[in-house]
Amino acid sequence: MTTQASGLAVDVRGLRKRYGRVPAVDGIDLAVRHGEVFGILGPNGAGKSTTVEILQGHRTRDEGEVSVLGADPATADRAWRARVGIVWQDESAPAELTVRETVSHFARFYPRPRPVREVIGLVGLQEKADSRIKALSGGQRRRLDVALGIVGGPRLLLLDEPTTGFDPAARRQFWGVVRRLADEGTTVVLTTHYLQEAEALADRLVVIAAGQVVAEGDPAELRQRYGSEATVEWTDPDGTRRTVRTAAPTRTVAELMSRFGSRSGSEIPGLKVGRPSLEDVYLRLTGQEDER
Ligand SMILES: Nc1ncnc2c1ncn2[C@@H]1O[C@H](COP(=O)(O)OP(=O)(O)OP(=O)(O)O)[C@@H](O)[C@H]1O
Repeated sequence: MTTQASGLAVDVRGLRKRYGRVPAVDGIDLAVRHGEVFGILGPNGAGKSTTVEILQGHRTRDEGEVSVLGADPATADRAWRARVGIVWQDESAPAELTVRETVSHFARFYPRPRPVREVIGLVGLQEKADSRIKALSGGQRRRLDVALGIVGGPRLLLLDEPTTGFDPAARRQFWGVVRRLADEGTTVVLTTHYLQEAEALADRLVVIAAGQVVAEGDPAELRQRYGSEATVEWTDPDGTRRTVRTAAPTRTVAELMSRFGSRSGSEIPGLKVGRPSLEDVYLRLTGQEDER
C-alpha cells in the first residue's frame, strides 16, 4: 500500500535491520499522520537512529515495507529529497561562513527554497544572522542545522536526537522551533531519549527498546494505560523490603493490615503507596527500571 492510499506521511511495516548478528531494528511498525509531531522514544542503542536513517534513505533495510511521503526512501528521486528535510548530527558547514551565507548556500540546492530571512527567523537566529558559524554556541549551531534542514521547504522533517547535549534552556528554545514548524503544517518525526521531550512535543509516540516497539499512543494514553497500577511497598518483620504492583492497592493494604495488625498495633512498617509517573512507566517498558 502506498502512503497516498493509507493517508500516512510515514508508513513502516515489519522493518528489520541487523548489523552482523545484532538485530538493531527487529520488526517495527510506524504510522505517522500528515501534520503531526511523532516521537520515537527509547534508550541508547534501542534502534532509533537506524530507523530514522532508513526513513531518510541513508541506510538499507533487511526486511519490511517503508513508505515516506509516498515513496520508498531506498529508491526515491531528487524531488522526494527536496520534500524531506534531514537534520544531520554533524553538519559540516564551513566555520568561516556566516549564518546567512550558509543558509543561502544550502538554499541553492533546492528547486523551491524558503526565503532565507524567514528560515533564519523561524529558528530564532535573527540576531546571529551575520555571525560566523565558529562563533555560535552548541544550541545555536543545532538551530542552524535545523535551518539547513528546512530551507528546502520540506513537508516532512526528520530529526535524530536533536537536543542531545543541550542545557535545559536551549532545549526549551529548540522545542519552540519544532512547534512553530508543526504549527505551519510540517510533519515532524523526531527521536529522543528524553521522556520530557517526547511529552512536550509529540502528538503521538512509540517507545522502542531493543529494536521493538514496546508501547505507542499519545503521552496521556501511555500514562493511563501503563501507569494505572499502583505500587505498594512495605518492610517484612525480617527486614526485607517488599514491593508489589497492583490495580487494587486498597485491598493489598487491607491484607497487610490484617497480617501486621497483631504485631505492630496495625502500623505496617515502611508502608508506601504510589502511582508511577510516566518516567517510571517508561523505565519499566524499556527495561531500565533497576538502573535508577
Ligand atoms: N554501523 C553499525 N554497525 C554495527 N552495529 C551498529 C551500527 N550502528 C548501530 N549499531 C548497533 O545497533 C543497535 C541500535 O543502534 P542505534 O544507533 O540505531 O540506536 P539508538 O537508539 O539511535 O541509540 P543512541 O540513542 O545511543 O543513538 C545498537 O546495538 C548499536 O550498537
